[in-house]
Amino acid sequence: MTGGSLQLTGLTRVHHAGQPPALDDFSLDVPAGSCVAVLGPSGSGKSTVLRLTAGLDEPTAGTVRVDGVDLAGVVPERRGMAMVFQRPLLFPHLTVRDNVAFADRVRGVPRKVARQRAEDFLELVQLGGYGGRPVRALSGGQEQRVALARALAAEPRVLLLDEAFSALDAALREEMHQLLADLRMRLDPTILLVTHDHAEADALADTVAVLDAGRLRQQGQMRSLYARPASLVVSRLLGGRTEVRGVVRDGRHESPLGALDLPEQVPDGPAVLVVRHEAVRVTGSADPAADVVGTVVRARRRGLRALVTVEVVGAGGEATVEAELEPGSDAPTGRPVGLRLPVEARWVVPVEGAAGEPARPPAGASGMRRDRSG
Ligand SMILES: Nc1ncnc2c1ncn2[C@@H]1O[C@H](COP(=O)(O)OP(=O)(O)OP(=O)(O)O)[C@@H](O)[C@H]1O
Repeated sequence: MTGGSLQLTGLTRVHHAGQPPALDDFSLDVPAGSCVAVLGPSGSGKSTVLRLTAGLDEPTAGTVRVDGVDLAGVVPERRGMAMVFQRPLLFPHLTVRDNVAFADRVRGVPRKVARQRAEDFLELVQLGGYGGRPVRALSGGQEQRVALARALAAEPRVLLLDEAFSALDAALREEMHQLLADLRMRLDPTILLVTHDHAEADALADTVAVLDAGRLRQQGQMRSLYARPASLVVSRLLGGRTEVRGVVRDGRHESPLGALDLPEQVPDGPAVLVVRHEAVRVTGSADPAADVVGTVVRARRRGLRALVTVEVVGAGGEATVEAELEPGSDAPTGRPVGLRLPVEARWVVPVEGAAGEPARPPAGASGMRRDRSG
């Protein structure tokens, strides 16, 4: 059932004249068979994207196209889309099977055929044998599988997932992520999903569009967003923890951490250095390869790993750097440590996090510099 292509162009929604738009000139391509995530904090406009796409709300401006066809004026049930919400919204008086068969029955498919198809989709979501049960008897995770089976049974050109796994606990969420990955391999659906969880976007999507205050801030593969956020807003949304204010001069960021070479040429001026905590290596304070030396001021455990906050006192003040330790290693509060900050892991963004502002000249405008500095 390969899905269709979805193209959102200049989508804008103003609820009340004179107020900022809930969504402002939002454009996004979701190629056939791909999964694109819209990642944003609460109130950023994620649901608005889905509501406009599904036809549940009218755009103030802009278009929604599926396979090149403009859907303006097309009612939700004729858009070839199916949506899964955070709550499964199953019909409580129907069995699991009849919930899944519902769309077929409405389309006039004979009961027997619809039920057989429903069983097939229940197999796909690993609920074979559950068809005759009342939905009341299901767990939250199973209910969400039924909701997914019901959406897939409608054979949508585009599947919309609205925080579909957010209400599940971590283990179930991971199971659903695995299930969705399997379904993508087998059915090749086109998926547009929204989430506030960067780990979920990372687990599920081919590309991610970061939304904040109704505007698209950055789009790309998660790996490149982690490594090269365009603004503080994006860095924070992706769980970035280290932000060191300073000034760029001659390709180096100067701050209490010292003058650190950057991986790309960046214009001179005030800028915030961001470094992923996973990329920082914590060593001994006498490590000759350490870029900076500081003191652990806070340590906490995250599963097998520990996360430490290291305070560095340098020229012009102090700064803190967050670092994740190697599994099994330990760095208690008060310990002096060295930090290696690989050049490729350093990145700078504009000081105000003025989202939307280019952080640097267009890619390719300058050569990469790979030399290390202390
Ligand atoms: N019907 C409406 N009337 C007025 N304002 C609205 C309406 N729907 C949404 N908004 C506003 O538009 C903005 C975007 O809302 P939206 O629900 O799309 O955000 P969201 O990112 O999905 O948030 P959440 O994750 O909390 O659901 C918010 O400021 C919200 O208050």
